[in-house]
Amino acid sequence: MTTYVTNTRSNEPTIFNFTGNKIKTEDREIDVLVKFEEPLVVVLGSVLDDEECDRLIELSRNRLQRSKIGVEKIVSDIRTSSGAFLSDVQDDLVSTVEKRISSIVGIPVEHAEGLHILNYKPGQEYKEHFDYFAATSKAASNNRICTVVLYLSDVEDGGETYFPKLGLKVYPRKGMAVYFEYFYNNQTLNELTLHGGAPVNIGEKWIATLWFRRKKLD
Ligand SMILES: O=C(O)CCC(=O)C(=O)O
Ligand SMILES: [Fe+2]
Repeated sequence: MTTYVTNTRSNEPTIFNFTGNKIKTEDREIDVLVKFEEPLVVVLGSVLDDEECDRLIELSRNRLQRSKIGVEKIVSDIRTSSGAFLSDVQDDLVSTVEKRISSIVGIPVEHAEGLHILNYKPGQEYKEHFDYFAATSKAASNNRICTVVLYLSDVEDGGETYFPKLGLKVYPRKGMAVYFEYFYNNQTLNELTLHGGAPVNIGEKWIATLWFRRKKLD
């Protein structure tokens, strides 16, 4: 007997809108490499150059702390990496990168949480999760609507960003990024953005994440 996958596609409008295979920002031309339409997942190339990646890593090295999750900021097995927010770092590169990302996706930078750096050593991972806050949480009044994960390093083996409900894996490549959004009216589409960072097997993984909120942050 043949079984059919239920079609959840609804062609809702997306936040990130572009045509063609290039996106021009003030200071760079970005390549569109992969587009999965609903929920929208886009893989972008040439977002950062090597020097920018290296410098973001250097800026965060001595700020890294074992990652905490949720509003209660608890250390958990869900995320075993180390992380740092770069919001208090006075460096032009941080604002240049935040502005570039915001111009790529077309959302004012005031909606973004500061760049968040994560470092995964072999065996470390970020188990599958949603980036948006549960409807019952306080933070949901200005919830996250989309995510950009920037890869600051290659990973020799492992460390892919995976979307288990989409059967999709994105392998880290220095300077590239993956965008995905979860601001659909159809909650089923939002739930399809479940994702995680697979354990690093060999090498080290560095990423910078930028999350956008529905409304401006103070
Ligand atoms: O490490 C990854 O590839 C995913 C990171 C992630 O899900 C996040 O920062 O919210
Ligand atoms: Fe995430």
